[in-house]
Amino acid sequence: MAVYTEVSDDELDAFVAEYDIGQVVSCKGIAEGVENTNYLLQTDRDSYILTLYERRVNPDDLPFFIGLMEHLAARGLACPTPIKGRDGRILRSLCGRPAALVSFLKGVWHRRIALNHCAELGPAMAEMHLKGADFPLTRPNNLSLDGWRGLFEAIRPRAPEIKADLAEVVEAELAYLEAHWPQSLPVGLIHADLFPDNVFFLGERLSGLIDFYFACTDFLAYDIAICLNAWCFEADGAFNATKARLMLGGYRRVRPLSADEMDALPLLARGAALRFLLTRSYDWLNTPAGAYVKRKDPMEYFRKLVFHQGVGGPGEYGLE
Ligand SMILES: Nc1ncnc2c1ncn2[C@@H]1O[C@H](COP(=O)(O)OP(=O)(O)O)[C@@H](O)[C@H]1O
Ligand SMILES: N[C@@H](CCOP(=O)(O)O)C(=O)O
Repeated sequence: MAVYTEVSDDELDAFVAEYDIGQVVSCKGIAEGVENTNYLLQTDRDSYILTLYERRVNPDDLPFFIGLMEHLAARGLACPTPIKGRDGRILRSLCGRPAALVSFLKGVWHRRIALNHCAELGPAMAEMHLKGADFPLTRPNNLSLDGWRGLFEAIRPRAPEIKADLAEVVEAELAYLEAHWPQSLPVGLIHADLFPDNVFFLGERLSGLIDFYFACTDFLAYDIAICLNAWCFEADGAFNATKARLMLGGYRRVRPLSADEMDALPLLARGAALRFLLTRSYDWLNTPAGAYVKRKDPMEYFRKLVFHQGVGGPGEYGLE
Protein backbone atom coordinates (compact mmCIF):
# COMPACT_ATOMS: atom_id res chain seq x y z
CA MET A 1 0.00 0.00 0.00
CA ALA A 2 1.35 3.37 -0.85
CA VAL A 3 0.56 5.57 2.11
CA TYR A 4 3.57 7.72 2.84
CA THR A 5 1.59 10.42 4.64
CA GLU A 6 -1.05 9.71 7.29
CA VAL A 7 -3.87 12.24 7.38
CA SER A 8 -5.50 12.83 10.76
CA ASP A 9 -9.27 13.21 11.12
CA ASP A 10 -8.94 16.90 11.94
CA GLU A 11 -6.75 17.59 8.93
CA LEU A 12 -9.14 15.68 6.69
CA ASP A 13 -12.18 17.54 8.03
CA ALA A 14 -10.52 20.89 7.39
CA PHE A 15 -9.55 19.80 3.86
CA VAL A 16 -12.99 18.47 2.94
CA ALA A 17 -14.65 21.62 4.30
CA GLU A 18 -13.11 23.44 1.30
CA TYR A 19 -15.32 21.39 -1.07
CA ASP A 20 -19.00 20.99 -1.73
CA ILE A 21 -18.88 17.18 -1.71
CA GLY A 22 -21.01 16.24 1.28
CA GLN A 23 -20.12 14.61 4.59
CA VAL A 24 -17.19 12.21 4.95
CA VAL A 25 -18.35 8.61 5.42
CA SER A 26 -14.92 6.98 5.22
CA CYS A 27 -11.37 7.62 4.10
CA LYS A 28 -9.16 4.61 3.52
CA GLY A 29 -5.57 4.32 2.37
CA ILE A 30 -5.43 2.55 -1.00
CA ALA A 31 -3.72 -0.81 -1.29
CA GLU A 32 -1.94 0.01 -4.55
CA GLY A 33 0.36 2.54 -6.13
CA VAL A 34 3.98 3.42 -5.65
CA GLU A 35 4.52 7.11 -6.14
CA ASN A 36 1.95 9.07 -4.16
CA THR A 37 -0.28 8.68 -1.14
CA ASN A 38 -3.84 7.84 -2.22
CA TYR A 39 -7.01 7.57 -0.15
CA LEU A 40 -10.44 6.45 -1.24
CA LEU A 41 -12.68 9.15 0.19
CA GLN A 42 -16.35 8.32 0.47
CA THR A 43 -18.88 10.99 1.27
CA ASP A 44 -22.63 10.71 1.54
CA ARG A 45 -22.77 11.92 -2.09
CA ASP A 46 -20.03 10.16 -4.03
CA SER A 47 -16.58 8.55 -4.02
CA TYR A 48 -13.35 10.43 -4.70
CA ILE A 49 -9.62 9.82 -4.77
CA LEU A 50 -7.60 12.05 -2.47
CA THR A 51 -3.96 12.23 -3.59
CA LEU A 52 -1.07 13.71 -1.64
CA TYR A 53 1.84 14.23 -4.01
CA GLU A 54 5.06 12.73 -2.72
CA ARG A 55 8.78 12.89 -3.41
CA ARG A 56 9.00 12.19 -7.15
CA VAL A 57 6.37 14.74 -8.12
CA ASN A 58 7.73 18.22 -8.70
CA PRO A 59 5.04 20.65 -7.46
CA ASP A 60 5.79 22.86 -10.48
CA ASP A 61 4.49 20.03 -12.70
CA LEU A 62 1.14 19.74 -10.96
CA PRO A 63 -0.65 22.35 -13.11
CA PHE A 64 0.41 20.28 -16.14
CA PHE A 65 -0.95 17.01 -14.71
CA ILE A 66 -4.16 18.51 -13.38
CA GLY A 67 -4.73 20.57 -16.54
CA LEU A 68 -4.14 17.49 -18.67
CA MET A 69 -6.74 15.41 -16.82
CA GLU A 70 -9.22 18.26 -17.19
CA HIS A 71 -8.39 18.56 -20.91
CA LEU A 72 -8.73 14.83 -21.65
CA ALA A 73 -11.87 14.38 -19.55
CA ALA A 74 -13.47 17.38 -21.30
CA ARG A 75 -12.79 15.67 -24.64
CA GLY A 76 -14.53 12.50 -23.52
CA LEU A 77 -11.55 10.34 -22.56
CA ALA A 78 -12.46 8.12 -19.63
CA CYS A 79 -10.05 9.44 -17.01
CA PRO A 80 -10.30 11.09 -13.58
CA THR A 81 -11.70 14.63 -13.45
CA PRO A 82 -10.06 16.97 -10.93
CA ILE A 83 -12.55 18.38 -8.41
CA LYS A 84 -12.67 22.10 -7.72
CA GLY A 85 -13.14 23.45 -4.20
CA ARG A 86 -15.65 26.17 -3.35
CA ASP A 87 -12.93 28.69 -4.16
CA GLY A 88 -12.47 27.23 -7.65
CA ARG A 89 -9.06 25.82 -6.80
CA ILE A 90 -8.05 22.21 -7.48
CA LEU A 91 -4.63 22.11 -5.88
CA ARG A 92 -4.24 22.80 -2.17
CA SER A 93 -2.06 21.68 0.73
CA LEU A 94 -2.65 18.82 3.16
CA CYS A 95 -0.21 17.64 5.84
CA GLY A 96 2.45 19.82 4.24
CA ARG A 97 2.04 18.12 0.85
CA PRO A 98 0.37 19.37 -2.33
CA ALA A 99 -2.95 17.55 -2.58
CA ALA A 100 -5.97 17.25 -4.86
CA LEU A 101 -9.24 15.40 -5.16
CA VAL A 102 -10.19 13.64 -8.40
CA SER A 103 -13.30 11.72 -9.43
CA PHE A 104 -13.42 7.99 -8.72
CA LEU A 105 -13.31 5.82 -11.83
CA LYS A 106 -15.21 2.54 -11.81
CA GLY A 107 -13.48 -0.60 -12.90
CA VAL A 108 -10.69 -2.97 -11.95
CA TRP A 109 -7.25 -3.56 -13.33
CA HIS A 110 -6.07 -7.01 -14.29
CA ARG A 111 -2.94 -8.74 -13.07
CA ARG A 112 -3.38 -11.50 -15.64
CA ILE A 113 -3.37 -9.86 -19.02
CA ALA A 114 -5.61 -11.51 -21.59
CA LEU A 115 -5.51 -10.95 -25.35
CA ASN A 116 -8.61 -8.75 -25.31
CA HIS A 117 -7.01 -6.42 -22.74
CA CYS A 118 -4.23 -5.68 -25.22
CA ALA A 119 -6.75 -5.31 -28.04
CA GLU A 120 -8.65 -2.73 -25.96
CA LEU A 121 -5.53 -0.91 -24.80
CA GLY A 122 -4.25 -0.07 -28.30
CA PRO A 123 -7.18 2.13 -29.43
CA ALA A 124 -7.53 3.75 -26.00
CA MET A 125 -3.86 4.78 -26.05
CA ALA A 126 -4.20 6.16 -29.59
CA GLU A 127 -7.37 8.05 -28.57
CA MET A 128 -5.46 9.59 -25.67
CA HIS A 129 -2.66 10.63 -28.03
CA LEU A 130 -5.13 12.26 -30.42
CA LYS A 131 -7.10 13.97 -27.67
CA GLY A 132 -3.90 15.22 -26.06
CA ALA A 133 -2.68 16.76 -29.31
CA ASP A 134 -4.19 20.19 -28.63
CA PHE A 135 -3.28 20.30 -24.93
CA PRO A 136 -1.49 23.67 -24.75
CA LEU A 137 1.09 22.86 -22.05
CA THR A 138 4.25 20.86 -22.57
CA ARG A 139 6.49 19.04 -20.13
CA PRO A 140 9.84 17.49 -21.06
CA ASN A 141 10.23 13.82 -20.18
CA ASN A 142 12.77 13.97 -17.38
CA LEU A 143 12.80 10.16 -17.29
CA SER A 144 13.99 9.76 -20.87
CA LEU A 145 17.49 9.76 -22.34
CA ASP A 146 18.60 13.00 -20.62
CA GLY A 147 17.53 11.75 -17.20
CA TRP A 148 18.88 8.19 -17.27
CA ARG A 149 22.55 8.90 -16.61
CA GLY A 150 21.76 10.90 -13.48
CA LEU A 151 19.57 8.10 -12.18
CA PHE A 152 22.30 5.59 -12.99
CA GLU A 153 24.90 7.58 -11.09
CA ALA A 154 22.56 7.61 -8.08
CA ILE A 155 22.27 3.81 -8.02
CA ARG A 156 25.70 2.84 -9.34
CA PRO A 157 27.52 2.45 -5.97
CA ARG A 158 24.89 0.01 -4.71
CA ALA A 159 23.94 -1.60 -8.05
CA PRO A 160 25.70 -4.90 -7.14
CA GLU A 161 23.12 -5.35 -4.36
CA ILE A 162 20.65 -5.96 -7.20
CA LYS A 163 22.87 -7.81 -9.67
CA ALA A 164 26.63 -8.25 -9.68
CA ASP A 165 27.13 -6.88 -13.22
CA LEU A 166 24.19 -4.45 -13.29
CA ALA A 167 26.38 -1.34 -13.47
CA GLU A 168 28.41 -2.70 -16.41
CA VAL A 169 25.30 -3.70 -18.37
CA VAL A 170 23.61 -0.34 -17.75
CA GLU A 171 26.76 1.61 -18.63
CA ALA A 172 27.03 -0.17 -21.99
CA GLU A 173 23.32 0.21 -22.70
CA LEU A 174 23.37 3.90 -21.89
CA ALA A 175 26.26 4.46 -24.26
CA TYR A 176 24.39 2.58 -27.01
CA LEU A 177 21.14 4.50 -26.48
CA GLU A 178 22.93 7.84 -26.29
CA ALA A 179 24.46 7.10 -29.69
CA HIS A 180 21.31 5.75 -31.36
CA TRP A 181 18.24 7.41 -29.76
CA PRO A 182 15.86 8.70 -32.48
CA GLN A 183 15.84 12.41 -33.22
CA SER A 184 12.72 13.12 -35.21
CA LEU A 185 9.71 10.91 -34.56
CA PRO A 186 6.21 12.39 -34.09
CA VAL A 187 6.01 14.03 -30.67
CA GLY A 188 2.99 14.71 -28.49
CA LEU A 189 1.36 14.10 -25.17
CA ILE A 190 2.20 10.67 -23.72
CA HIS A 191 1.09 8.94 -20.52
CA ALA A 192 4.53 7.38 -19.97
CA ASP A 193 3.35 4.88 -17.32
CA LEU A 194 0.45 3.08 -18.97
CA PHE A 195 0.95 -0.14 -17.04
CA PRO A 196 -1.91 -2.58 -16.36
CA ASP A 197 -2.47 -1.04 -12.91
CA ASN A 198 -3.32 2.25 -14.59
CA VAL A 199 -5.91 0.83 -16.99
CA PHE A 200 -9.34 -0.13 -15.69
CA PHE A 201 -11.82 -2.58 -17.16
CA LEU A 202 -15.51 -3.17 -16.57
CA GLY A 203 -16.17 -6.66 -17.81
CA GLU A 204 -14.45 -7.11 -21.15
CA ARG A 205 -14.33 -3.40 -21.99
CA LEU A 206 -11.68 -0.87 -21.04
CA SER A 207 -13.37 1.64 -18.74
CA GLY A 208 -10.68 4.24 -18.10
CA LEU A 209 -7.08 5.36 -17.70
CA ILE A 210 -5.62 6.76 -14.48
CA ASP A 211 -2.37 8.05 -13.01
CA PHE A 212 -1.21 10.81 -15.35
CA TYR A 213 1.63 11.82 -13.02
CA PHE A 214 4.41 10.82 -15.43
CA ALA A 215 2.65 12.33 -18.45
CA CYS A 216 4.92 14.45 -20.61
CA THR A 217 5.77 15.52 -24.13
CA ASP A 218 7.76 12.88 -25.95
CA PHE A 219 7.72 10.52 -28.93
CA LEU A 220 4.21 9.05 -29.20
CA ALA A 221 5.77 5.72 -30.14
CA TYR A 222 7.65 5.71 -26.82
CA ASP A 223 4.29 5.23 -25.06
CA ILE A 224 3.72 2.18 -27.27
CA ALA A 225 7.17 0.87 -26.38
CA ILE A 226 6.39 1.24 -22.66
CA CYS A 227 3.21 -0.76 -23.22
CA LEU A 228 4.97 -3.47 -25.24
CA ASN A 229 7.06 -4.04 -22.14
CA ALA A 230 4.29 -3.73 -19.58
CA TRP A 231 1.57 -5.72 -21.39
CA CYS A 232 3.16 -8.17 -23.82
CA PHE A 233 5.48 -10.30 -21.70
CA GLU A 234 4.32 -13.41 -19.87
CA ALA A 235 5.15 -14.18 -16.24
CA ASP A 236 7.89 -16.59 -17.40
CA GLY A 237 9.58 -13.74 -19.32
CA ALA A 238 8.43 -14.84 -22.80
CA PHE A 239 7.38 -12.12 -25.25
CA ASN A 240 3.83 -12.66 -26.52
CA ALA A 241 3.74 -11.52 -30.15
CA THR A 242 -0.03 -12.04 -30.38
CA LYS A 243 -0.60 -9.53 -27.60
CA ALA A 244 1.76 -7.09 -29.29
CA ARG A 245 -0.01 -7.50 -32.66
CA LEU A 246 -3.43 -6.94 -31.08
CA MET A 247 -2.27 -3.86 -29.20
CA LEU A 248 -0.48 -2.38 -32.23
CA GLY A 249 -3.30 -3.28 -34.59
CA GLY A 250 -5.88 -1.55 -32.37
CA TYR A 251 -3.64 1.49 -32.01
CA ARG A 252 -3.01 1.82 -35.76
CA ARG A 253 -6.70 1.70 -36.58
CA VAL A 254 -7.11 4.94 -34.60
CA ARG A 255 -3.71 6.55 -35.25
CA PRO A 256 -1.63 5.12 -38.10
CA LEU A 257 2.08 4.70 -37.36
CA SER A 258 4.76 5.86 -39.81
CA ALA A 259 7.42 3.44 -41.05
CA ASP A 260 9.96 5.37 -38.96
CA GLU A 261 7.89 4.86 -35.82
CA MET A 262 7.59 1.12 -36.50
CA ASP A 263 11.31 0.79 -37.19
CA ALA A 264 12.15 2.65 -33.98
CA LEU A 265 10.09 0.38 -31.73
CA PRO A 266 12.88 -2.05 -30.75
CA LEU A 267 15.17 0.82 -29.76
CA LEU A 268 12.38 2.65 -27.93
CA ALA A 269 11.54 -0.60 -26.13
CA ARG A 270 15.17 -0.87 -24.98
CA GLY A 271 14.99 2.69 -23.68
CA ALA A 272 11.67 2.01 -21.97
CA ALA A 273 13.11 -1.13 -20.35
CA LEU A 274 16.15 0.80 -19.12
CA ARG A 275 13.94 3.59 -17.75
CA PHE A 276 11.94 1.20 -15.54
CA LEU A 277 15.04 -0.81 -14.63
CA LEU A 278 16.63 2.41 -13.35
CA THR A 279 13.63 3.78 -11.45
CA ARG A 280 12.83 0.39 -9.93
CA SER A 281 16.48 -0.03 -8.92
CA TYR A 282 16.48 3.42 -7.36
CA ASP A 283 13.28 2.65 -5.44
CA TRP A 284 14.57 -0.79 -4.45
CA LEU A 285 17.60 0.81 -2.83
CA ASN A 286 15.92 3.93 -1.44
CA THR A 287 12.41 3.10 -0.24
CA PRO A 288 11.96 4.92 3.09
CA ALA A 289 12.03 2.62 6.11
CA GLY A 290 8.51 2.00 7.35
CA ALA A 291 6.78 3.08 4.10
CA TYR A 292 3.78 0.88 3.43
CA VAL A 293 4.62 0.09 -0.19
CA LYS A 294 5.43 -3.01 -2.21
CA ARG A 295 8.64 -2.45 -4.13
CA LYS A 296 8.67 -3.54 -7.78
CA ASP A 297 11.28 -5.98 -9.02
CA PRO A 298 14.03 -4.27 -11.06
CA MET A 299 15.19 -7.61 -12.47
CA GLU A 300 11.94 -8.02 -14.43
CA TYR A 301 13.07 -5.03 -16.48
CA PHE A 302 16.66 -6.22 -16.69
CA ARG A 303 15.35 -9.35 -18.44
CA LYS A 304 13.13 -7.29 -20.77
CA LEU A 305 16.10 -5.12 -21.67
CA VAL A 306 18.19 -8.16 -22.51
CA PHE A 307 15.36 -9.49 -24.67
CA HIS A 308 15.11 -6.28 -26.72
CA GLN A 309 18.88 -6.11 -27.13
CA GLY A 310 18.51 -9.25 -29.25
CA VAL A 311 15.78 -7.84 -31.52
CA GLY A 312 16.85 -6.43 -34.88
CA GLY A 313 13.57 -4.95 -36.16
CA PRO A 314 9.83 -4.88 -35.50
CA GLY A 315 9.41 -7.99 -37.69
CA GLU A 316 11.19 -9.99 -35.01
CA TYR A 317 8.38 -9.13 -32.58
CA GLY A 318 5.97 -10.56 -35.18
CA LEU A 319 4.93 -7.00 -36.13
CA GLU A 320 4.69 -5.80 -39.73
N1 LIG B 1 -9.47 8.09 -10.19
C1 LIG B 1 -9.40 6.89 -9.63
N2 LIG B 1 -10.49 6.09 -9.56
C2 LIG B 1 -10.44 4.90 -8.95
N3 LIG B 1 -9.35 4.40 -8.36
C3 LIG B 1 -8.24 5.14 -8.39
C4 LIG B 1 -8.19 6.40 -9.04
N4 LIG B 1 -6.95 6.90 -8.90
C5 LIG B 1 -6.25 6.00 -8.19
N5 LIG B 1 -7.01 4.94 -7.90
C6 LIG B 1 -6.62 3.77 -7.11
O1 LIG B 1 -5.41 4.08 -6.46
C7 LIG B 1 -4.37 3.18 -6.89
C8 LIG B 1 -3.08 3.93 -6.96
O2 LIG B 1 -3.20 5.02 -7.85
P1 LIG B 1 -2.00 5.51 -8.74
O3 LIG B 1 -2.42 6.81 -9.35
O4 LIG B 1 -1.54 4.42 -9.65
O5 LIG B 1 -0.93 5.77 -7.62
P2 LIG B 1 0.58 6.13 -7.72
O6 LIG B 1 0.67 7.37 -8.56
O7 LIG B 1 0.98 6.32 -6.32
O8 LIG B 1 1.28 4.98 -8.35
C9 LIG B 1 -4.87 2.63 -8.20
O9 LIG B 1 -4.35 1.36 -8.49
C10 LIG B 1 -6.36 2.55 -7.96
O10 LIG B 1 -6.69 1.41 -7.20
N1 LIG C 1 4.73 1.53 -13.29
C1 LIG C 1 5.99 1.68 -12.60
C2 LIG C 1 5.86 2.20 -11.20
C3 LIG C 1 4.93 3.36 -11.05
O1 LIG C 1 3.83 2.85 -10.36
P1 LIG C 1 2.33 3.33 -10.58
O2 LIG C 1 1.63 2.70 -9.45
O3 LIG C 1 2.42 4.83 -10.55
O4 LIG C 1 1.89 2.81 -11.91
C4 LIG C 1 6.73 0.34 -12.55
O5 LIG C 1 6.08 -0.67 -12.74
O6 LIG C 1 7.92 0.35 -12.30
